[in-house]
Amino acid sequence: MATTTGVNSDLAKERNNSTFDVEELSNFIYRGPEKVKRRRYLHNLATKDPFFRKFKPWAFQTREEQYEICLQKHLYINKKCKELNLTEPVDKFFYTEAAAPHENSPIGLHTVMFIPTIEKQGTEEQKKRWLPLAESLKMIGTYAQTEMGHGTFIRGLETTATYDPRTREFILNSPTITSMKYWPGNLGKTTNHCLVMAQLYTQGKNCGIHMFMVQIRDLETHMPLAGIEVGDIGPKFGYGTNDNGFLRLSNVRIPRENMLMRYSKVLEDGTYVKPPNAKIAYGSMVLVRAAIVTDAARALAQACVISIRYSAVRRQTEVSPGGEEAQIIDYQTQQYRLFPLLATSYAMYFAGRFMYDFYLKTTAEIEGGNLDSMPQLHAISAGLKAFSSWMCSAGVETCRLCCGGHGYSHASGLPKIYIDVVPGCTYEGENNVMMLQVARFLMKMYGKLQNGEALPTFMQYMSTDLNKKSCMTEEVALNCLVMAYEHRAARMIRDAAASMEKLVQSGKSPVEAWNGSTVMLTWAAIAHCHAFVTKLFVETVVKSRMDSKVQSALTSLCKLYAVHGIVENLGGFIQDQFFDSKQVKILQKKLMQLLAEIRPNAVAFVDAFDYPDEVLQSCLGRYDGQVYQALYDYAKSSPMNEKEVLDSYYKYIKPAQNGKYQQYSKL
Ligand SMILES: CCCCCCCC/C=C\CCCCCCCCCCCCCCCC(=O)SCCNC(=O)CCNC(=O)[C@H](O)C(C)(C)COP(=O)(O)OP(=O)(O)OC[C@H]1O[C@@H](n2cnc3c(N)ncnc32)[C@H](O)[C@@H]1OP(=O)(O)O
Ligand SMILES: Cc1cc2nc3c(=O)[nH]c(=O)nc-3n(C[C@H](O)[C@H](O)[C@H](O)COP(=O)(O)OP(=O)(O)OC[C@H]3O[C@@H](n4cnc5c(N)ncnc54)[C@H](O)[C@@H]3O)c2cc1C
Repeated sequence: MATTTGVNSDLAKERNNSTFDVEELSNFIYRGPEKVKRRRYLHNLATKDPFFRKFKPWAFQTREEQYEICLQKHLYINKKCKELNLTEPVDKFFYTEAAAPHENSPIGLHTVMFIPTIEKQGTEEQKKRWLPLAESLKMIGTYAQTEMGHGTFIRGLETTATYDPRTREFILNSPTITSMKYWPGNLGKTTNHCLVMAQLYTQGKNCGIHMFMVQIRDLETHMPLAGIEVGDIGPKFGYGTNDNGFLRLSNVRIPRENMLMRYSKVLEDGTYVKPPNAKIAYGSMVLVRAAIVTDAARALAQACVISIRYSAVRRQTEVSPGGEEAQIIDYQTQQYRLFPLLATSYAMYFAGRFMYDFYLKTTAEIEGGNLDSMPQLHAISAGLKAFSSWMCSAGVETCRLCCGGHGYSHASGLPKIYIDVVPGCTYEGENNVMMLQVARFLMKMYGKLQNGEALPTFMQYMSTDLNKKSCMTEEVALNCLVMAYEHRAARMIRDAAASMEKLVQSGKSPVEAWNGSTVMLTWAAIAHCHAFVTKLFVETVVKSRMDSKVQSALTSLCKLYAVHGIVENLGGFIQDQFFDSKQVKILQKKLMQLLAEIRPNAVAFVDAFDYPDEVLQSCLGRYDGQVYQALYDYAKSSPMNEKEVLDSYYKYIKPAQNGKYQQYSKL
C-alpha cells in the first residue's frame, strides 16, 4: 500500500540501492560543487519567491492569460536579474528555468536574438544608440526574418529595403501577401521594434538580404506606426504564452543608419560595401541553434526524471498469480523504452556543453577577424541542433507514453515539456534542411579526402579503411563502439557521394544529382551526428576526472547509449558486413545486460539532474513519489470542479433530457 506522506517507500528503496553518490554525479554534470551550489541558489531564489506562486497553473489559463501571466513573470525576472546583478547567461538561464518553466517568454526573442544581433552585427555607434534602450526595455524587439511564403530559403525573402540617396533613407515594403513577416516571436503585440531581414536594393541593384532596425509601434501609445500592419497569428500547437506575429510594411521609411552595418554597408551616395563573408549575417541563427542543444537536453532530462520516478512508484499487474504487483520499472519493455532515453539525455547534455564552449571559442575568433572556422561552426551547430531536437522531442513523447493514462494529463507536466521542445525541430532551420547543410559540408570534406588534403580533426574518421571489420568482442569495448559509428558514417558519406557521382555520369546536372541523393545525404548527416555525439559521450566518461563509482555507472550508461543506437539502426551497421551475426548477438545480449545493470541506478541518475519539484511541475515526477495524492489534489483544483453543478447542465443537458432542443434552432 502506498503511504500518502513522507517519501514513497519504493522510491526510498531505489535511492538506498544506488551504487554511487548522487551529489558526486550532480557535481560532474554541472561542472563542480561550486556551480551546483550556485545553480541551487538561483533555483531557490525563484522557487521560493512568492511572486511566481501567485498565479493559477498554466494548464488552467486561457491563451490570453497564458500570455499576460507569462509576460508578468518575465518582466519580473528581468527586474530581479538586474537587482541581483545576474549578468552571466548561465545564471539567467538557471534562474529563468525555475521561475517560468517551459513557458516561452513574450520578451524571449528580445533577449535571445534582438539584443545579440545588435551586439554582433551593429557598429559601435549603433550599439551605443540601441543597447541602453533595449536593456531598459524602452525598445522591445524581435528578429523578423521568416515570411509567410519563405522560412527556409532566406535568399528568397521578398521584403524589400530600397535605398533613397536623396533622403538617405531606406524604404521598406512587403510587396506581396507571401512577403508578410509571419511567425517572429513576440512580434504580434509586445514589441515596438524589430530587426527586419530584407532584400537590399541600392543604385538599382539587388545586394541580397540584410538586417534593418524598424520601429513598428509608437513608444508612448504602443499603436502601430503609419505603414505598419501587425498582429498575433493566432493559437498554435503550443507556445500560447508567445505572441508570434505577422507584419506588413508599406513604404516605411527608416534612416540609412538603421541598416546593421558592422560588416556590410551602404554609403551615403548608395555605394554598397560587401561583408568579408556573406553568411556572417546568419550569426544570430547560429547562436540560437547552439543554445537549442542544451534546451533540448534539458527537456528530455526533465521528462526522464518524471517518467523514471513515476515508473519506480507505479505498480501494475501481478507478475505471479496472487503476488505483489510489480513496479513498472521492473518490466524489461519499460526499461528498454526509458533507459536509452536516460542515456540520451546525458549524451545531449554533454553535447550541449560542448556546443556552448565551441560556440564561444569560435565566435571569439570570428570577432577577431579570423573567419576560418565559420563553416565548421555552421555544420556542427546545424547538425547538433537538428539531431538533439529530433532525439529529445521523440524521447519526451516516449516518456509521456511510458506513464500510461496519467501521462496524457497536464498533471504529469509532460505535455507542456513536449510542446515547448518540439518546435525546436522547425524553428531556427527545419531539421531536414539543417541536415542537408551538414551533408553539404560532409561532401566538401569527402572531396578534400579524395584530393589528399588535410581534414579537421573531427572529420579524420572519414579516412578509415571501409574494408575493415569490427573489433567487437564479448567485452563490448567503448572504442569498438565508437569505431562502429564512425565506420557507418564514413560508409554512408561515401555512398551518398557515389550516388551523386553516378547521377552526374548518367547526364544529370550537379543540382539534379544533389536532389536525387538527398535521402542518402540526410542518412549520412544523421549518421555523422550520431557518431559525433557518441564519441563525445565516450570521451567525456573516459577522459574526465570524477568519482570512480560515478565513472563506473556513467560508463554503463554511455555503453547503453552506444549499443542501443546500433541495435535500433542495425541495417546501417551490417550493410557491408562490418558486424557479423555473432557480433550482432553479442550486442543484443549486452543491451539486455546493460538494462539490468542500470536498473538499480535509474532513480539516482535522474535525481542527479537536481531539478526541484517546482521546476518539474509534475504530479508524477515529485521527489517524494506521492503521486496519487498529488493527482487527486490536482483534479480537485480544476476550475471545472469549482461548482458541483455547471450552468451547462441547466442550459443543455436538462432540456435535452426533457426532449427540448429549441435552443439549437436559434443558431
Ligand atoms: C551540462 C549542462 C550545462 C547547462 C549550462 C546551461 C548554460 C546555458 C546558457 C545559456 C543557454 C541559453 C539557452 C537558451 C535556450 C533558448 C533556446 C530556445 C529559444 C527559442 C527561440 C525561438 C527562436 C526561433 C527564431 C527563428 O526561427 S529565426 C528564423 C530562423 N530561420 C532559419 O533558420 C532559416 C534556415 N535557413 C538558412 O539558414 C539558410 O537559408 C540555409 C538553409 C542555410 C541556406 O542559406 P543560403 O541559401 O544563403 O545558402 P547558399 O547560398 O545555398 O550557400 C550555402 C553556403 O553557405 C554556408 N552557410 C549557410 N549558413 C551558414 C552559416 N550560418 N554560417 C556559415 N556558413 C553558412 C553553407 O555552409 C554553404 O557553404 P558552401 O561553402 O558549401 O557554399
Ligand atoms: C514556434 C516558432 C517560433 C518561431 N519564431 C521565429 C522568429 O522569432 N523569427 C523568425 O524569423 N522565424 C520564426 N519562426 C519561423 C521558423 O524559423 C520557420 O518556420 C523555419 O525556419 C522553417 O521554415 P518554413 O516554415 O518556411 O518551412 P518550409 O521551408 O516551408 O518547410 C516545409 C517542409 O519543406 C521541407 N523543405 C523546405 N526546403 C527544403 C529543401 N531545400 N530541401 C529539402 N526539404 C525542404 C522541409 O524539410 C519541411 O519538411 C518560428 C517558427 C515557430 C514554429
